[in-house]
Amino acid sequence: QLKKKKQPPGPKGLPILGHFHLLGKNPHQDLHRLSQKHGPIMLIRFGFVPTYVISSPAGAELILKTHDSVFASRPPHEASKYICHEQKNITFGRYGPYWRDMRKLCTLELLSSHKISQFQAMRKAEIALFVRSLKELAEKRETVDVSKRVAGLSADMICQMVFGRKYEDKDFDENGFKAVVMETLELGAVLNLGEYFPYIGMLDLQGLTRRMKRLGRIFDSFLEKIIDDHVEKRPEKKATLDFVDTMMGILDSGKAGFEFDRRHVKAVLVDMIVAGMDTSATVVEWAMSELIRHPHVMKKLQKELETVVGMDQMVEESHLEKLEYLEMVVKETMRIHPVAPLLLPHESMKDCVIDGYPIPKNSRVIVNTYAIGRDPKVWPNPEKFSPERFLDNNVDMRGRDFRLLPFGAGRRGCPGMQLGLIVVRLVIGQMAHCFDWELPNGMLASELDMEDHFGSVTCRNKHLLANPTYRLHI
Ligand code: HEM
Repeated sequence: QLKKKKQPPGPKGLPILGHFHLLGKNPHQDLHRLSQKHGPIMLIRFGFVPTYVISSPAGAELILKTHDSVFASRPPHEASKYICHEQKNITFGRYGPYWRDMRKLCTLELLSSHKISQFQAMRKAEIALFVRSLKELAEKRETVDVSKRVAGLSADMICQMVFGRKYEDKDFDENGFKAVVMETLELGAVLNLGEYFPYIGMLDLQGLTRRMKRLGRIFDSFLEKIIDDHVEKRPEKKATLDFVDTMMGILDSGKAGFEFDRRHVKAVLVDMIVAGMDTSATVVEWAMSELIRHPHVMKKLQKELETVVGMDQMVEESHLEKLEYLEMVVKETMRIHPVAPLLLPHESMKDCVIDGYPIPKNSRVIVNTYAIGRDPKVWPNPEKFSPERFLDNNVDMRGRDFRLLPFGAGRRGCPGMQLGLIVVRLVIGQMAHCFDWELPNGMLASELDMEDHFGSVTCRNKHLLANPTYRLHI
Protein backbone atom coordinates (compact mmCIF):
# COMPACT_ATOMS: atom_id res chain seq x y z
CA GLN A 1 0.00 0.00 0.00
CA LEU A 2 2.84 2.38 0.92
CA LYS A 3 4.47 1.80 -2.45
CA LYS A 4 1.51 3.33 -4.28
CA LYS A 5 1.88 6.67 -2.54
CA LYS A 6 3.95 9.51 -3.93
CA GLN A 7 7.43 9.99 -2.46
CA PRO A 8 8.36 13.41 -1.03
CA PRO A 9 10.34 15.68 -3.32
CA GLY A 10 14.11 15.88 -3.14
CA PRO A 11 17.23 16.73 -5.10
CA LYS A 12 18.55 14.42 -7.80
CA GLY A 13 20.98 11.89 -6.42
CA LEU A 14 23.83 9.87 -7.85
CA PRO A 15 23.46 6.15 -8.47
CA ILE A 16 24.54 4.12 -5.41
CA LEU A 17 26.08 7.09 -3.57
CA GLY A 18 22.85 9.04 -3.29
CA HIS A 19 23.28 12.56 -1.94
CA PHE A 20 26.52 12.45 0.01
CA HIS A 21 28.08 14.85 -2.49
CA LEU A 22 25.57 17.61 -1.67
CA LEU A 23 26.66 17.92 1.93
CA GLY A 24 29.72 19.87 2.94
CA LYS A 25 31.25 20.85 6.27
CA ASN A 26 28.01 22.32 7.61
CA PRO A 27 25.29 19.84 6.52
CA HIS A 28 22.56 21.63 8.52
CA GLN A 29 23.09 24.68 6.29
CA ASP A 30 23.24 22.61 3.09
CA LEU A 31 20.01 20.82 4.06
CA HIS A 32 18.42 24.17 4.91
CA ARG A 33 19.23 25.46 1.40
CA LEU A 34 17.93 22.26 -0.21
CA SER A 35 14.70 22.38 1.79
CA GLN A 36 14.09 25.95 0.64
CA LYS A 37 13.98 24.53 -2.86
CA HIS A 38 12.33 21.13 -2.29
CA GLY A 39 10.05 21.72 0.66
CA PRO A 40 9.65 20.98 4.36
CA ILE A 41 9.47 17.21 3.90
CA MET A 42 12.30 16.14 1.65
CA LEU A 43 13.73 12.77 0.71
CA ILE A 44 17.44 12.24 0.29
CA ARG A 45 19.48 9.09 0.21
CA PHE A 46 22.79 8.25 1.85
CA GLY A 47 24.00 5.14 0.11
CA PHE A 48 21.06 2.78 0.39
CA VAL A 49 19.49 4.45 3.40
CA PRO A 50 16.52 6.74 2.71
CA THR A 51 16.60 9.82 4.91
CA TYR A 52 13.63 12.14 5.38
CA VAL A 53 14.51 15.70 6.26
CA ILE A 54 11.85 17.68 8.10
CA SER A 55 12.12 21.48 8.09
CA SER A 56 8.81 22.86 9.38
CA PRO A 57 7.13 23.07 12.80
CA ALA A 58 4.12 21.08 11.50
CA GLY A 59 6.42 18.32 10.18
CA ALA A 60 8.39 18.25 13.44
CA GLU A 61 5.16 17.89 15.39
CA LEU A 62 4.10 14.90 13.26
CA ILE A 63 7.44 13.16 13.92
CA LEU A 64 8.06 14.10 17.56
CA LYS A 65 4.51 14.12 18.90
CA THR A 66 1.76 12.66 16.70
CA HIS A 67 3.85 9.64 15.59
CA ASP A 68 6.46 9.85 18.37
CA SER A 69 6.22 6.13 19.12
CA VAL A 70 7.07 5.23 15.49
CA PHE A 71 10.12 7.51 15.26
CA ALA A 72 11.60 6.99 18.74
CA SER A 73 14.48 4.75 17.71
CA ARG A 74 18.00 5.61 16.63
CA PRO A 75 19.82 4.24 13.60
CA PRO A 76 22.86 1.99 14.03
CA HIS A 77 25.75 4.12 15.30
CA GLU A 78 29.26 2.76 14.99
CA ALA A 79 30.83 5.19 17.49
CA SER A 80 28.42 4.08 20.24
CA LYS A 81 29.04 0.47 19.32
CA TYR A 82 32.74 0.79 20.13
CA ILE A 83 32.67 3.46 22.85
CA CYS A 84 29.40 2.62 24.59
CA HIS A 85 29.40 -1.19 24.69
CA GLU A 86 27.22 -2.01 21.68
CA GLN A 87 25.02 1.09 21.85
CA LYS A 88 24.06 0.52 25.50
CA ASN A 89 24.00 4.27 26.07
CA ILE A 90 20.84 6.35 26.10
CA THR A 91 21.73 8.82 23.37
CA PHE A 92 22.07 6.14 20.71
CA GLY A 93 20.26 3.24 22.36
CA ARG A 94 17.82 1.51 19.98
CA TYR A 95 14.23 1.82 21.16
CA GLY A 96 13.20 -1.08 23.37
CA PRO A 97 12.76 -2.16 27.00
CA TYR A 98 16.44 -1.69 27.91
CA TRP A 99 16.61 1.87 26.56
CA ARG A 100 13.28 2.75 28.22
CA ASP A 101 14.36 1.36 31.61
CA MET A 102 17.77 2.97 31.49
CA ARG A 103 16.44 6.35 30.41
CA LYS A 104 13.88 6.26 33.22
CA LEU A 105 16.53 5.32 35.73
CA CYS A 106 18.78 8.21 34.65
CA THR A 107 15.91 10.68 34.63
CA LEU A 108 14.86 9.68 38.14
CA GLU A 109 18.23 9.07 39.76
CA LEU A 110 20.70 11.36 38.00
CA LEU A 111 18.88 14.22 36.31
CA SER A 112 15.97 14.83 38.69
CA SER A 113 15.32 18.26 40.24
CA HIS A 114 16.36 16.80 43.58
CA LYS A 115 19.73 15.60 42.30
CA ILE A 116 20.33 18.84 40.41
CA SER A 117 19.66 20.92 43.52
CA GLN A 118 22.12 18.82 45.54
CA PHE A 119 24.87 20.22 43.36
CA GLN A 120 23.82 23.85 43.65
CA ALA A 121 26.61 24.70 46.13
CA MET A 122 29.19 23.08 43.84
CA ARG A 123 27.98 25.18 40.89
CA LYS A 124 28.14 28.32 43.00
CA ALA A 125 31.70 27.57 44.11
CA GLU A 126 32.89 26.76 40.58
CA ILE A 127 31.33 29.89 39.12
CA ALA A 128 32.90 32.01 41.87
CA LEU A 129 36.32 30.57 40.94
CA PHE A 130 35.60 31.26 37.29
CA VAL A 131 34.64 34.89 37.95
CA ARG A 132 37.70 35.36 40.17
CA SER A 133 40.06 34.15 37.46
CA LEU A 134 38.36 36.36 34.84
CA LYS A 135 38.62 39.30 37.23
CA GLU A 136 42.37 38.77 37.50
CA LEU A 137 42.68 38.72 33.72
CA ALA A 138 40.52 41.85 33.52
CA GLU A 139 42.80 43.68 35.94
CA LYS A 140 45.79 42.75 33.79
CA ARG A 141 43.85 43.91 30.71
CA GLU A 142 44.34 40.52 29.11
CA THR A 143 42.23 39.10 26.31
CA VAL A 144 40.20 36.08 27.40
CA ASP A 145 39.59 32.99 25.28
CA VAL A 146 35.91 32.93 26.25
CA SER A 147 35.20 29.66 24.43
CA LYS A 148 38.02 27.83 26.18
CA ARG A 149 37.26 29.24 29.64
CA VAL A 150 33.56 28.43 29.44
CA ALA A 151 34.30 24.91 28.19
CA GLY A 152 36.66 24.46 31.16
CA LEU A 153 34.01 25.65 33.62
CA SER A 154 31.40 23.35 32.12
CA ALA A 155 33.79 20.37 32.21
CA ASP A 156 34.64 21.02 35.87
CA MET A 157 30.96 21.20 36.81
CA ILE A 158 29.89 18.08 34.93
CA CYS A 159 32.90 16.06 36.15
CA GLN A 160 32.04 16.88 39.74
CA MET A 161 28.46 15.75 39.26
CA VAL A 162 29.40 12.57 37.45
CA PHE A 163 32.71 11.56 39.07
CA GLY A 164 32.72 13.59 42.28
CA ARG A 165 35.92 15.42 41.36
CA LYS A 166 37.53 17.53 38.68
CA TYR A 167 39.95 16.06 36.22
CA GLU A 168 43.05 17.73 34.94
CA ASP A 169 43.89 16.95 31.38
CA LYS A 170 46.86 14.86 32.41
CA ASP A 171 44.73 12.54 34.58
CA PHE A 172 42.95 11.02 31.64
CA ASP A 173 45.17 10.02 28.83
CA GLU A 174 48.29 11.47 27.29
CA ASN A 175 46.06 13.39 24.85
CA GLY A 176 44.11 15.10 27.63
CA PHE A 177 40.55 14.80 28.87
CA LYS A 178 39.11 17.54 26.68
CA ALA A 179 40.84 16.18 23.58
CA VAL A 180 39.37 12.72 24.15
CA VAL A 181 35.84 14.08 24.66
CA MET A 182 36.22 16.27 21.57
CA GLU A 183 37.34 13.32 19.48
CA THR A 184 34.38 11.29 20.73
CA LEU A 185 32.02 14.10 19.74
CA GLU A 186 33.67 14.33 16.35
CA LEU A 187 33.48 10.60 15.70
CA GLY A 188 29.89 10.60 16.93
CA ALA A 189 28.87 13.02 14.20
CA VAL A 190 31.10 12.15 11.29
CA LEU A 191 29.45 10.77 8.14
CA ASN A 192 30.62 7.21 8.52
CA LEU A 193 30.39 5.41 5.20
CA GLY A 194 30.39 2.08 7.02
CA GLU A 195 26.91 2.89 8.38
CA TYR A 196 25.56 3.19 4.85
CA PHE A 197 27.57 0.63 2.88
CA PRO A 198 28.16 -2.51 4.94
CA TYR A 199 30.95 -3.88 2.75
CA ILE A 200 32.83 -0.61 2.74
CA GLY A 201 32.46 -0.57 6.52
CA MET A 202 34.49 -3.73 6.78
CA LEU A 203 37.36 -2.13 4.87
CA ASP A 204 37.40 0.90 7.23
CA LEU A 205 38.54 3.19 4.41
CA GLN A 206 38.15 6.29 6.58
CA GLY A 207 40.16 4.75 9.42
CA LEU A 208 37.26 5.49 11.76
CA THR A 209 36.83 2.01 13.23
CA ARG A 210 40.44 2.02 14.32
CA ARG A 211 40.03 5.41 16.03
CA MET A 212 36.77 4.38 17.67
CA LYS A 213 38.28 1.20 19.06
CA ARG A 214 41.17 3.20 20.48
CA LEU A 215 38.83 5.74 22.09
CA GLY A 216 36.70 2.90 23.44
CA ARG A 217 39.77 1.46 25.16
CA ILE A 218 40.81 4.86 26.60
CA PHE A 219 37.36 5.54 28.03
CA ASP A 220 37.05 2.03 29.33
CA SER A 221 40.27 2.01 31.31
CA PHE A 222 39.59 5.51 32.65
CA LEU A 223 36.07 4.58 33.78
CA GLU A 224 37.18 1.25 35.25
CA LYS A 225 39.72 3.11 37.38
CA ILE A 226 37.12 5.63 38.53
CA ILE A 227 34.59 2.94 39.38
CA ASP A 228 37.23 0.97 41.32
CA ASP A 229 38.14 4.13 43.25
CA HIS A 230 34.50 4.70 44.14
CA VAL A 231 33.95 1.10 45.17
CA GLU A 232 37.04 1.21 47.38
CA LYS A 233 36.01 4.39 49.16
CA ARG A 234 32.53 3.49 50.27
CA PRO A 235 30.31 6.54 49.87
CA GLU A 236 28.43 6.23 53.19
CA LYS A 237 30.04 9.32 54.61
CA LYS A 238 29.45 11.48 51.56
CA ALA A 239 26.73 14.10 51.83
CA THR A 240 26.09 14.08 48.10
CA LEU A 241 26.42 10.99 45.97
CA ASP A 242 27.90 11.58 42.53
CA PHE A 243 26.59 9.69 39.47
CA VAL A 244 29.14 6.87 39.82
CA ASP A 245 28.17 6.34 43.50
CA THR A 246 24.49 6.37 42.58
CA MET A 247 24.86 3.92 39.70
CA MET A 248 27.11 1.57 41.65
CA GLY A 249 24.66 1.70 44.58
CA ILE A 250 21.89 0.55 42.25
CA LEU A 251 24.12 -2.15 40.78
CA ASP A 252 25.09 -3.48 44.23
CA SER A 253 21.52 -3.47 45.48
CA GLY A 254 20.41 -5.53 42.48
CA LYS A 255 17.28 -3.39 42.41
CA ALA A 256 17.56 -2.06 38.89
CA GLY A 257 15.02 -4.61 37.70
CA PHE A 258 16.69 -5.01 34.30
CA GLU A 259 20.03 -6.18 32.93
CA PHE A 260 22.44 -3.79 34.56
CA ASP A 261 26.14 -4.38 35.00
CA ARG A 262 29.36 -2.40 34.76
CA ARG A 263 29.12 -2.15 30.98
CA HIS A 264 25.79 -0.37 31.27
CA VAL A 265 27.12 1.95 33.96
CA LYS A 266 30.13 2.85 31.80
CA ALA A 267 28.04 3.45 28.68
CA VAL A 268 25.79 5.87 30.55
CA LEU A 269 28.69 7.68 32.18
CA VAL A 270 30.12 8.39 28.73
CA ASP A 271 26.68 9.75 27.74
CA MET A 272 26.53 12.11 30.67
CA ILE A 273 30.01 13.50 30.05
CA VAL A 274 29.69 13.78 26.30
CA ALA A 275 26.09 15.06 26.23
CA GLY A 276 26.43 17.35 29.22
CA MET A 277 29.77 19.02 28.82
CA ASP A 278 29.93 20.82 25.52
CA THR A 279 26.23 21.41 24.94
CA SER A 280 25.86 23.92 27.78
CA ALA A 281 29.26 25.51 27.07
CA THR A 282 28.33 26.00 23.42
CA VAL A 283 25.05 27.77 24.24
CA VAL A 284 27.00 30.15 26.49
CA GLU A 285 29.64 30.75 23.81
CA TRP A 286 26.99 31.65 21.22
CA ALA A 287 25.01 33.81 23.65
CA MET A 288 28.12 35.78 24.62
CA SER A 289 29.00 36.25 20.93
CA GLU A 290 25.56 37.69 20.22
CA LEU A 291 25.53 39.86 23.36
CA ILE A 292 28.91 41.33 22.45
CA ARG A 293 27.74 41.95 18.88
CA HIS A 294 24.56 43.62 20.14
CA PRO A 295 25.55 46.08 22.90
CA HIS A 296 21.98 47.36 23.34
CA VAL A 297 20.82 43.83 24.18
CA MET A 298 23.74 43.42 26.61
CA LYS A 299 22.84 46.75 28.26
CA LYS A 300 19.21 45.76 28.62
CA LEU A 301 20.20 42.44 30.18
CA GLN A 302 22.62 44.16 32.56
CA LYS A 303 19.86 46.58 33.55
CA GLU A 304 17.59 43.66 34.43
CA LEU A 305 20.41 42.08 36.45
CA GLU A 306 21.04 45.36 38.27
CA THR A 307 17.38 45.57 39.24
CA VAL A 308 16.80 41.94 40.21
CA VAL A 309 20.22 41.02 41.63
CA GLY A 310 21.89 44.35 42.42
CA MET A 311 25.47 45.49 41.95
CA ASP A 312 26.64 44.26 45.33
CA GLN A 313 26.15 40.54 44.80
CA MET A 314 26.58 37.83 42.19
CA VAL A 315 23.72 36.05 40.43
CA GLU A 316 22.27 33.13 42.43
CA GLU A 317 20.13 30.30 41.12
CA SER A 318 17.24 31.69 43.15
CA HIS A 319 17.30 34.81 40.93
CA LEU A 320 16.82 32.89 37.68
CA GLU A 321 13.03 32.71 37.87
CA LYS A 322 12.82 36.49 37.94
CA LEU A 323 15.25 37.11 35.09
CA GLU A 324 12.77 37.21 32.20
CA TYR A 325 14.94 39.03 29.70
CA LEU A 326 17.76 36.56 30.34
CA GLU A 327 15.33 33.76 29.44
CA MET A 328 14.50 35.57 26.19
CA VAL A 329 18.21 35.97 25.38
CA VAL A 330 18.68 32.22 25.88
CA LYS A 331 15.69 31.40 23.63
CA GLU A 332 16.88 33.76 20.90
CA THR A 333 20.41 32.32 21.06
CA MET A 334 19.12 28.77 20.67
CA ARG A 335 16.76 29.77 17.86
CA ILE A 336 19.61 31.10 15.72
CA HIS A 337 22.35 28.79 17.01
CA PRO A 338 20.79 25.46 18.01
CA VAL A 339 23.68 23.40 19.39
CA ALA A 340 22.20 20.25 17.87
CA PRO A 341 20.77 21.73 14.65
CA LEU A 342 19.70 18.33 13.30
CA LEU A 343 18.84 16.95 16.79
CA LEU A 344 20.12 13.37 16.85
CA PRO A 345 18.96 11.12 14.02
CA HIS A 346 15.64 9.33 14.57
CA GLU A 347 14.72 6.00 12.98
CA SER A 348 11.27 4.70 12.14
CA MET A 349 10.22 1.36 13.63
CA LYS A 350 7.15 0.85 11.41
CA ASP A 351 5.82 2.02 8.06
CA CYS A 352 4.08 5.35 8.54
CA VAL A 353 2.44 8.06 6.45
CA ILE A 354 3.48 11.64 7.15
CA ASP A 355 1.51 14.42 5.49
CA GLY A 356 0.48 12.00 2.74
CA TYR A 357 4.03 10.75 2.13
CA PRO A 358 4.99 7.15 2.86
CA ILE A 359 7.92 6.62 5.24
CA PRO A 360 8.95 2.97 5.36
CA LYS A 361 10.24 1.14 8.44
CA ASN A 362 13.96 1.62 9.18
CA SER A 363 14.18 5.04 7.51
CA ARG A 364 16.22 7.81 9.04
CA VAL A 365 14.47 11.01 9.95
CA ILE A 366 16.27 14.26 10.55
CA VAL A 367 14.52 17.29 12.01
CA ASN A 368 16.37 20.41 10.90
CA THR A 369 15.76 22.88 13.75
CA TYR A 370 18.30 25.23 12.19
CA ALA A 371 16.05 25.54 9.12
CA ILE A 372 12.93 26.00 11.30
CA GLY A 373 14.70 28.71 13.32
CA ARG A 374 15.54 30.63 10.15
CA ASP A 375 12.28 30.25 8.27
CA PRO A 376 10.80 33.71 7.58
CA LYS A 377 7.30 32.19 7.55
CA VAL A 378 7.83 31.14 11.16
CA TRP A 379 10.06 33.97 12.41
CA PRO A 380 9.78 37.42 10.83
CA ASN A 381 13.19 38.83 10.03
CA PRO A 382 14.88 35.57 11.05
CA GLU A 383 18.50 36.69 10.61
CA LYS A 384 18.08 39.41 13.21
CA PHE A 385 19.11 38.64 16.79
CA SER A 386 16.25 40.12 18.77
CA PRO A 387 15.24 38.62 22.14
CA GLU A 388 12.25 41.01 22.12
CA ARG A 389 10.50 38.68 19.66
CA PHE A 390 9.71 36.51 22.71
CA LEU A 391 8.06 39.34 24.60
CA ASP A 392 4.49 38.50 25.64
CA ASN A 393 4.15 35.42 23.48
CA ASN A 394 5.15 32.54 25.75
CA VAL A 395 6.91 30.53 23.02
CA ASP A 396 8.12 27.51 24.93
CA MET A 397 11.64 26.10 24.38
CA ARG A 398 11.12 22.91 26.37
CA GLY A 399 9.55 20.76 23.67
CA ARG A 400 5.95 21.99 23.65
CA ASP A 401 6.24 24.48 20.79
CA PHE A 402 7.50 23.02 17.53
CA ARG A 403 8.83 26.35 16.30
CA LEU A 404 11.64 26.22 18.88
CA LEU A 405 13.14 22.83 19.64
CA PRO A 406 16.67 23.26 21.05
CA PHE A 407 16.16 20.14 23.21
CA GLY A 408 14.03 18.15 20.79
CA ALA A 409 10.67 16.88 22.06
CA GLY A 410 8.85 13.70 22.97
CA ARG A 411 10.29 10.36 24.00
CA ARG A 412 13.77 11.19 22.68
CA GLY A 413 13.79 14.78 23.94
CA CYS A 414 16.79 15.81 26.05
CA PRO A 415 16.58 14.39 29.59
CA GLY A 416 19.26 16.86 30.75
CA MET A 417 17.23 19.93 29.77
CA GLN A 418 16.55 21.16 33.28
CA LEU A 419 20.19 20.92 34.28
CA GLY A 420 21.33 22.44 30.97
CA LEU A 421 18.97 25.40 31.32
CA ILE A 422 20.06 26.16 34.88
CA VAL A 423 23.71 26.10 33.88
CA VAL A 424 23.37 28.23 30.75
CA ARG A 425 21.17 30.86 32.40
CA LEU A 426 23.41 31.03 35.45
CA VAL A 427 26.67 31.32 33.51
CA ILE A 428 25.40 33.80 30.90
CA GLY A 429 23.72 35.88 33.62
CA GLN A 430 26.88 35.86 35.72
CA MET A 431 29.17 36.82 32.84
CA ALA A 432 26.92 39.71 31.84
CA HIS A 433 26.41 40.84 35.43
CA CYS A 434 30.04 40.76 36.59
CA PHE A 435 31.72 42.13 33.45
CA ASP A 436 31.43 44.46 30.51
CA TRP A 437 32.81 42.79 27.39
CA GLU A 438 34.59 44.16 24.36
CA LEU A 439 36.09 42.59 21.29
CA PRO A 440 39.91 42.73 21.29
CA ASN A 441 42.06 45.19 19.34
CA GLY A 442 39.18 47.47 18.45
CA MET A 443 37.53 44.76 16.33
CA LEU A 444 34.06 45.82 15.14
CA ALA A 445 31.00 43.71 15.94
CA SER A 446 30.48 43.22 12.21
CA GLU A 447 33.98 41.76 11.89
CA LEU A 448 33.40 38.94 14.36
CA ASP A 449 33.46 35.61 12.54
CA MET A 450 30.16 33.83 13.26
CA GLU A 451 30.73 30.69 11.21
CA ASP A 452 29.48 27.33 12.53
CA HIS A 453 31.50 24.21 13.08
CA PHE A 454 29.09 21.30 12.67
CA GLY A 455 29.46 18.29 14.92
CA SER A 456 27.56 16.40 17.61
CA VAL A 457 27.61 19.87 19.13
CA THR A 458 27.67 22.73 16.65
CA CYS A 459 29.93 25.39 18.09
CA ARG A 460 31.75 28.46 16.84
CA ASN A 461 34.27 27.70 14.14
CA LYS A 462 36.69 30.15 15.76
CA HIS A 463 37.01 30.67 19.49
CA LEU A 464 35.42 33.80 20.89
CA LEU A 465 38.06 36.17 22.26
CA ALA A 466 37.06 39.22 24.32
CA ASN A 467 38.27 41.69 26.95
CA PRO A 468 36.30 41.83 30.20
CA THR A 469 36.04 44.78 32.61
CA TYR A 470 34.77 44.06 36.11
CA ARG A 471 31.62 46.02 36.99
CA LEU A 472 30.28 44.86 40.38
CA HIS A 473 30.72 46.84 43.61
CA ILE A 474 32.06 43.89 45.62
C1 HEM B 1 21.78 23.43 27.04
C2 HEM B 1 22.25 22.24 26.99
C3 HEM B 1 21.70 21.08 26.18
C4 HEM B 1 21.09 21.07 24.94
C5 HEM B 1 20.80 22.26 24.04
C6 HEM B 1 20.75 19.68 24.65
C7 HEM B 1 20.11 19.25 23.49
C8 HEM B 1 19.79 17.93 23.20
C9 HEM B 1 19.15 17.48 21.98
C10 HEM B 1 18.74 18.38 20.83
C11 HEM B 1 18.99 16.13 22.06
C12 HEM B 1 18.43 15.20 20.98
C13 HEM B 1 16.94 15.17 20.95
C14 HEM B 1 16.40 14.30 19.82
O1 HEM B 1 17.12 13.51 19.23
O2 HEM B 1 15.23 14.44 19.49
C15 HEM B 1 19.55 15.73 23.35
C16 HEM B 1 19.56 14.43 23.80
C17 HEM B 1 20.15 14.04 24.98
N1 HEM B 1 20.71 14.85 25.94
FE1 HEM B 1 20.83 16.87 25.88
N2 HEM B 1 21.15 18.89 25.69
C18 HEM B 1 21.73 19.70 26.65
C19 HEM B 1 22.24 19.30 27.87
C20 HEM B 1 22.28 18.01 28.33
C21 HEM B 1 22.81 17.60 29.62
C22 HEM B 1 23.36 18.57 30.68
C23 HEM B 1 22.70 16.24 29.69
C24 HEM B 1 23.09 15.29 30.78
C25 HEM B 1 24.03 15.47 31.66
C26 HEM B 1 22.08 15.80 28.45
C27 HEM B 1 21.82 14.47 28.13
C28 HEM B 1 21.18 14.06 26.97
C29 HEM B 1 20.90 12.66 26.66
C30 HEM B 1 21.25 11.45 27.54
C31 HEM B 1 20.24 12.65 25.42
C32 HEM B 1 19.72 11.43 24.65
C33 HEM B 1 18.25 11.21 24.89
C34 HEM B 1 17.70 10.00 24.16
O3 HEM B 1 18.16 9.65 23.08
O4 HEM B 1 16.76 9.38 24.69
N3 HEM B 1 21.85 16.90 27.65
N4 HEM B 1 20.01 16.83 24.02
